[in-house]
Amino acid sequence: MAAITVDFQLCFIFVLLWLFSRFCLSAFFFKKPKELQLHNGDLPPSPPSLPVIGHLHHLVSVPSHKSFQKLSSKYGPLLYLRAFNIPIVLVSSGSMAYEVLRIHDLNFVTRDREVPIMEKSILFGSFGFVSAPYGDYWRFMKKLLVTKLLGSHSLDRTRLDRGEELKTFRAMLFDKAAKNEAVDVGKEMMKLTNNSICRMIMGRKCSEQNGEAEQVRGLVTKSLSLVRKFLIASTVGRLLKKVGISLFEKEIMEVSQRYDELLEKIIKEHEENPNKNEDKDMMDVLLEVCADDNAEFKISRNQIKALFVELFLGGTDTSAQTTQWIMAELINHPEILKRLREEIGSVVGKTRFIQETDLSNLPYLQAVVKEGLRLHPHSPILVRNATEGCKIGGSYIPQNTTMIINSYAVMRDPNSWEHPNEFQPERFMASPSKGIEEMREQLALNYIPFGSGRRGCPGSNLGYIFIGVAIGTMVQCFDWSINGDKVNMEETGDMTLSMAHPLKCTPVARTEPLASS
Ligand code: HEM
Repeated sequence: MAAITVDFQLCFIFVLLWLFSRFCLSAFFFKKPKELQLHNGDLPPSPPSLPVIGHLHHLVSVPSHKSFQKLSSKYGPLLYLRAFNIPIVLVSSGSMAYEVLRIHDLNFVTRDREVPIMEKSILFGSFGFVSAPYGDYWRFMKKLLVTKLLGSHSLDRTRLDRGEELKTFRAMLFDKAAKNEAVDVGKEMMKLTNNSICRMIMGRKCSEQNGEAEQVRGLVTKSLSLVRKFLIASTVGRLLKKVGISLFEKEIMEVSQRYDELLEKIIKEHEENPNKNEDKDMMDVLLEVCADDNAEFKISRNQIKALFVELFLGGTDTSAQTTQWIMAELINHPEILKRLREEIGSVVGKTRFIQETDLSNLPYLQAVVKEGLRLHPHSPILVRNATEGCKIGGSYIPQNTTMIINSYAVMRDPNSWEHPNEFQPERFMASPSKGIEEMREQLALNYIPFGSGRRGCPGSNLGYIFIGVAIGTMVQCFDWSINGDKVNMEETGDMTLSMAHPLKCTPVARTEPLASS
């Protein structure tokens, strides 16, 4: 049957129809799976539910991390929920998250047991690394990512490229200061992270000058606006697809097509001028593997393209949003900004600009970044799937249960953090009363802005670098003024956490233009 593509209003009607049909079906045929009947008494506690739909109303309320946080603070850190008869377990404390992500890591290493709904799409499709089940492909790509792009050796190798982009970022800030113009911090950070990642993965063939980095940026912004639609399509859309109706397929495939064309062009340029030298970029490496019949794993052109799209998505907005949150916190806490500036002044001095290699000598800056990530995690919800039934916190988790780990609630849990809603970077500084070991233990358990375990973020070091140098530069070189007394810290977003009122602030140059480094 030919697929029909529908718009959002129509989709809403279909969703209602689908819910109604599920209601009728469930009312007559609803049965607990055998495994659930067997372990009924061992399941985690369950909050009161509605007939038939179970806890669906909690699962669809927005923003989900907040409504889940409310639920867990009332009923406990490990909760059994169901949407109709689909089992879901909500995890909201550090110790429970530790069991899932570390102790039983292998059992929860896959995100989604279903094949992505738009299989052929480069964006959100089945060629991706992020949605890949734990298996040979995922392991092979992870090794490549760590050894060729995101591990410390590779990051050292590409430092100069990022340094160039930081210089452009700093020049833009000085220019805005000279013109007394406000900076849209999120937007400018997107430029910095996106251009840096483009240079790191596609090297010589992708730059701001020939417009490719800008095209990527436009596509990333468009893709982020499609995440929610994709999630709807992945859930209710599966059933509608069976009767030939495709939710949002046209929109997603259009963006996929544009990524495809852009990346195909860059791949062709790489193939026509293969780099035989030592300084191969990620694209060179992947194309070599793709052409090598004896490679440990045979990857396809579409898999290369999908990985790049995921790196653009995973590596740019994450750091850009976090930097915006941290800058907003610093403007609202002038005493913390002052202490940070003093640290930078004493370590970096007044004759040169801060750079990546300074970060390891700036513990207070590191603490500021960590505290920003704790309070404002870009991805407040982590999702995993139970490959097999197992015990967590003494309760039984049935096979194929979807695990929702609320990292937002874990990192604001009053049982683990003092004054959990306050911005207090000092909590991440070692002190005589709290040694490095104790802090390490607390971080392993309760601090998960990058997830954790095998499936944790492989780009965390790069994320810390992007945010650290950007915040360091903004604090070292400028004072900041805003409209009004305080930055409005209202949150928006569902699967990602953004500022409802994007930060716009005006820089006032405070240092003489320093050395030209
Ligand atoms: C502040 C910056 C960043 C934050 C907050 C962040 C956060 C996350 C989170 C929460 C996850 C899911 C982890 C889990 O399920 O346990 C993740 C996964 C991932 N991130 Fe990041 N990330 C950041 C930067 C980056 C960068 C710079 C890159 C690469 C350029 C990157 C690439 C990835 C990839 C490829 C995955 C999927 C890993 C897998 O499925 O095995 N991230 N990130």
